[in-house]
Amino acid sequence: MEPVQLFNQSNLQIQDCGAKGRGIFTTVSIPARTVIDISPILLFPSEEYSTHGQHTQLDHYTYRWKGGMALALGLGSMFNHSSTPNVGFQRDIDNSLIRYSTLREIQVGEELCISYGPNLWFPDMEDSQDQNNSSGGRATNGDVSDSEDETAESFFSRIQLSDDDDDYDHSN
Ligand SMILES: C[S@@+](CC[C@H](N)C(=O)[O-])C[C@H]1O[C@@H](n2cnc3c(N)ncnc32)[C@H](O)[C@@H]1O
Repeated sequence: MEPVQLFNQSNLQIQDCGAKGRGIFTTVSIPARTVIDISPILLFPSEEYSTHGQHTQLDHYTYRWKGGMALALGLGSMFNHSSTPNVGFQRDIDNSLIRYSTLREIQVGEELCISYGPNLWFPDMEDSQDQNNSSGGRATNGDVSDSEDETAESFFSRIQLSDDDDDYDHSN
């Protein structure tokens, strides 16, 4: 594995988000396409996960991964879901980590959210986060430029795993 530089997260905070539990917020504005976190992952092989992990709290936090399910160690486990995410993520299978990057400029006080995909296992309380959003600038199609939209698309395409990776569905 190649050495991977980790990041100083002093401008990010964990805050209470009411019904969503905890979430990640920024105390500074962040430009589009900024890498905000690199989370090493802990892999649970498919058989171990289906026997044990799937029946525990882990199932609220794990990502589909090649050969099983992965727990992101660090901020990666703390991002809440949004159907209009302002953060995208990219799995680095070879290095057992996930990189998280902003999909558009993010304003001071905004929550940083990723998309969990279409099969949620909880009622989506996304709208309740507006009380924490001083700028009112949640990600919408109107907030991103065409080029940033293309970046979002490339992240989305990676969220949907395929082939042998797709052996576990969070919606079941
Ligand atoms: C990966 S955890 C995110 C961190 C979590 N909020 C915490 O406090 O540990 C995923 C869980 O957060 C909650 N969650 C995330 N996004 C949500 C949303 N849009 N609406 C409601 N609950 C959400 C759900 O309970 C989900 O199972």
